[in-house]
Amino acid sequence: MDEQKVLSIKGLLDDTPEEYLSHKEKYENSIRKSVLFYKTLHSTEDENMSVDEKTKLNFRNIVTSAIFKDNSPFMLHNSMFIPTIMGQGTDEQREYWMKRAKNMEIIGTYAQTELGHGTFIRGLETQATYDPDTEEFVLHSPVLSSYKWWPGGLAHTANYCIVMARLYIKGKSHGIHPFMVQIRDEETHMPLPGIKLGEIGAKLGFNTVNNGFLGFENHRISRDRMLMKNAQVLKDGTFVAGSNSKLTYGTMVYVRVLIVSNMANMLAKAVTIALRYSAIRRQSQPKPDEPEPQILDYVTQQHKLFIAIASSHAFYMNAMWLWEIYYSVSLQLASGKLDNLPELHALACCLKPLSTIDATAMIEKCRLACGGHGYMLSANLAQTYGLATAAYTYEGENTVLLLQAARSLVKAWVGHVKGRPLKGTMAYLAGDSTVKAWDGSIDGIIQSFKVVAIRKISSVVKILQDYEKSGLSPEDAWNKASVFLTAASEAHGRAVLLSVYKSEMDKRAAVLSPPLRKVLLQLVDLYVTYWALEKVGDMLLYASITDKDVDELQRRYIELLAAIRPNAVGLVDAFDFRDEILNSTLGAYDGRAYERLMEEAMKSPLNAEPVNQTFHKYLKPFMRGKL
Ligand SMILES: CCCCC/C=C\C/C=C\C/C=C\C/C=C\C/C=C/C(=O)SCCNC(=O)CCNC(=O)[C@H](O)C(C)(C)COP(=O)(O)OP(=O)(O)OC[C@H]1O[C@@H](n2cnc3c(N)ncnc32)[C@H](O)[C@@H]1OP(=O)(O)O
Ligand SMILES: Cc1cc2nc3c(=O)[nH]c(=O)nc-3n(C[C@H](O)[C@H](O)[C@H](O)COP(=O)(O)OP(=O)(O)OC[C@H]3O[C@@H](n4cnc5c(N)ncnc54)[C@H](O)[C@@H]3O)c2cc1C
Repeated sequence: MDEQKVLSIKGLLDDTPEEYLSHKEKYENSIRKSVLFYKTLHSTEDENMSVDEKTKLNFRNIVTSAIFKDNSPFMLHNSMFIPTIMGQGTDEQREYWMKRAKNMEIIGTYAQTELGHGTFIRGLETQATYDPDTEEFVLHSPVLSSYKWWPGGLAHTANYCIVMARLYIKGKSHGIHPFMVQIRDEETHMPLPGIKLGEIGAKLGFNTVNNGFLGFENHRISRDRMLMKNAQVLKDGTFVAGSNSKLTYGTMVYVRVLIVSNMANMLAKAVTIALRYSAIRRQSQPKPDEPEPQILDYVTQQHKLFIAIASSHAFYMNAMWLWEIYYSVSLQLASGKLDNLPELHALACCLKPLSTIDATAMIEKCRLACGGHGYMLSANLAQTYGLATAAYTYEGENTVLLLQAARSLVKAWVGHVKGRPLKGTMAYLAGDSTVKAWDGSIDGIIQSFKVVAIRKISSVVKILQDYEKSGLSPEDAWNKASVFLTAASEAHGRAVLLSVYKSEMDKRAAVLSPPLRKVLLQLVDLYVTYWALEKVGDMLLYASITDKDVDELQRRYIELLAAIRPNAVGLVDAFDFRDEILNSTLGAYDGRAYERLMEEAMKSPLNAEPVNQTFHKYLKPFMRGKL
């Protein structure tokens, strides 16, 4: 894609900043841009075009991010509607629906959450009752709480959606299954008969994603609209169960893996903005006879920002590693081999929460590190926070997922104690559970994090067993111990994040130039040292760290900040975000933050006139005592 065409498209996007649009205008504007984005992507994705991969990727970034300070109403089409067809459809269903979906002949979403249930999928109330006489499913929302609520694009954009509904045959429930449902007429876009649609209202973020509600009034769909890869309903109503009922949960695992890489990207954007601004912003005068320093030279500023660079690298390395596992498990599932699915589920239930918890906190820290200008919407830090913090909740609320991971960890530990072998990412649980003497090397600290996880898992299992011995039911024991169950999952997740980051960097280090290797390994060292200091309580309890060791760690941390400082701007420039992607007055490559702040301020509709009409209508009479 030549620069001119991209810029001309960018040019079409130059309209009133989204901040000054109404809720309705924001949506309408994002549809306009999304259509432009997809039309242009499709033209760039012409098979005959020899478009360089990077340009295409860059293009995707430019137009995606330039059009959305928020996300697109098409987001669910790509990230869940299509993956569900792929993962849950039969070959025939995939053949038919993928063509229409990939060509954007139809726009879809993924409707699972209801007004009354989000976490507890087995509690979903939308009914899909099979009628063998007509070979149809009757979709019905029996009560208000059964209305689908939240799906992106559902309100006014999508004309099809995957509906996760409870299957009933001859009065018997067969659990939750995916159904392909047309919700709007393809010509008029009117909701089909028996279908109620609407928008759920303004939110903290995601305000252009068009999250909506959907209610059914005995709406009929043909039998072939149930996605039947994992379970089937025959014409006569015979139900054929899948090999594992959780296979219908497959799209969620996919998105949880996607979210880890998305957090790497979001955090990289935020720290690029904050760090570039910190390089141009000068403030205060610690040395009377010297000019005001760059705020990036304050060590406290380095402490706030450099960990965000390292964390983005860590999430990216873990995401790529997790993708490999996801793909290999997906291939195994395709051949009916299910035994690695629990580990993939447990990993996703650890890494999605930890990456969203850390990214959300660090993006907010990037905003706070930019003073008042960080509070401007034109800085695009608040919006980035709004997008990231949503991921704490969607695709499985973090607490719930950490408890899911704890299920697997408890099972693994109990099995280990009984002599059953441990495998994969839990194999280390069979290792040494004591640290005789603190080892402050990177590998030594990572080993200490593994020991912390072993000790937390074993101790929470003991708590569970003591509660059950005291007569508590397993469910009550589980609930009572749940705070420390999530802590054990977090410890396991930390150990995985650290060890994968280190091992993946080691793999790459061999092919890096010595200077680049040095800088990237400094970030690994910073990441490990930062977390050892953050979790110093656990290190004192389980890893034999002494106060002298802590003192040494603190000094090492300070030296690492100083060592990284000269390369800090280069490290964020290496994320290679164009200005259109950052969409930020503070983060532009040219460093002209003040001019951009003023340019954006002048776009405020209030600045169109020196005196606002309320002066004559209200203020003047008020100040003259006439109101
Ligand atoms: C145009 C530009 C586009 C730009 C896009 C840019 C970026 C986008 C990037 C990322 C984001 C993309 C999209 C997402 C954005 C927004 C959309 C959000 C969508 C949603 O939120 S969809 C709804 C998500 N909802 C959930 O996740 C619900 C969470 N709840 C659950 O998963 C389950 O209820 C539960 C908590 C797991 C419990 O399930 P339940 O059936 O009750 O099981 P249990 O009885 O608890 O038994 C557990 C048992 O089952 C195993 N299990 C559970 N889940 C799975 C699974 N998924 N896979 C495999 N196995 C599973 C578990 O291991 C247990 O086994 P045991 O052996 O221990 O019994
Ligand atoms: C921006 C955004 C976009 C979304 N997009 C979609 C979409 O496109 N499609 C879709 O289907 N859904 C979507 N969702 C919905 C999302 O999946 C749900 O919000 C999420 O699954 C949590 O469910 P809930 O909101 O009903 O909260 P609940 O499940 O009611 O949980 C509320 C709180 O209760 C506590 N809790 C709940 N269960 C447990 C438990 N077992 N143990 C301990 N504590 C518990 C937790 O603190 C939790 O935060 C979206 C949500 C957001 C915020």
